[in-house]
Amino acid sequence: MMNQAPVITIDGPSGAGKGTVSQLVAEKLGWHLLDSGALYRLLALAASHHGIESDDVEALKVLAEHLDIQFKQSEDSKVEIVLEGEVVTQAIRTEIVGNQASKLAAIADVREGLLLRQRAFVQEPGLVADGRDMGTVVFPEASIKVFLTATPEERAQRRLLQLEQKGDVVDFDALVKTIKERDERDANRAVAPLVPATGALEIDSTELSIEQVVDIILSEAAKASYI
Ligand SMILES: Nc1ncnc2c1ncn2[C@@H]1O[C@H](COP(=O)(O)OP(=O)(O)OP(=O)(O)O)[C@@H](O)[C@H]1O
Ligand SMILES: Nc1ccn([C@@H]2O[C@H](COP(=O)(O)O)[C@@H](O)[C@H]2O)c(=O)n1
Repeated sequence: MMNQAPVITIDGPSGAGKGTVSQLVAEKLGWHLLDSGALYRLLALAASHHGIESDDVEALKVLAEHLDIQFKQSEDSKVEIVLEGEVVTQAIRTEIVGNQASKLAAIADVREGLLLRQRAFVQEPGLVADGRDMGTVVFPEASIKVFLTATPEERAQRRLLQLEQKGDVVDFDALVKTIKERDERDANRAVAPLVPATGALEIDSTELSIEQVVDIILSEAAKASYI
C-alpha cells in the first residue's frame, strides 16, 4: 500500500457500532467510507435473486467479481445502495440477509472475489473501512486499526432498538441467539476469521456512547496528524 492514501480500519462483531462510528469518523476527517459488510450482504441478496445455491462456489465467485452495484450519495447525504438497478438500501439490512451473508463470507473464493473491489475504495484524502477483516487481510498496512466490541446482550439491545424504530417486532432472546451464532461463525471460520489485527486498538463500547468511541478514534487520528 506504498504511496496510497491513509486507511483507518474498524473491525468487530455485528452490532458493535462499526458502521455508525465509521461514518462519523469519515465525516469528521472528510474521508471516504467502505462498508464491506454491505458487499457481503449484496452478494447474498444477488445470489438469492439469481437462484444461486450456497454450495455453488464457482457461480458465487463469478457473481462476487461482477456484482453490479452502486453506492449513490443522496441529497440528505445518506448513501443509497443499488443492486442491478434496484434500490436495496433497506432490503440488505435484515437479519436473514445478514446471516446468509455470513454463510457466504466463510467461502474463500467469495472473499477472493470481493478483495480487489474493496481495495479500490482507497482514495485520497483517506479511507475509513469497516468490517471483519479490514485490518487483518484487506488493508494490513492501514495506519490506524481499531477492534470495536460490546457484549452480545448490549449489541442485541442496540439492534432491538434499531429494528423497533423501523417498526419491526423482534424477540430479544432470539436476537441474542442470532448474534452469538453469527459471532461464532465469523470468529471460527478458516478464512479471514474475525480477530483483532496485530497492533489494533481494542475498544469495548459496552459502557461507552457513540460520541466517546468516535472521540477515541479521532484522538488516534490526531496523533497521526490526520486532523
Ligand atoms: N456506543 C454505542 N452506544 C449505543 N448505541 C450504539 C453505540 N454504537 C452503536 N450504537 C447503535 O447500535 C446500532 C448498531 O450499530 P451499527 O449498525 O453501527 O453496528 P455495526 O457494528 O456496523 O453492525 P453490523 O456489523 O451488523 O452492520 C445502531 O442503532 C447504533 O446507533
Ligand atoms: N469484512 C467483512 C464484512 C462482513 N463480513 C460478513 O458479512 C456479514 C454481514 O456484515 P455486516 O457488517 O453488515 O453485519 C458478517 O456477519 C460477516 O460474516 C465479512 O466476513 N467480512
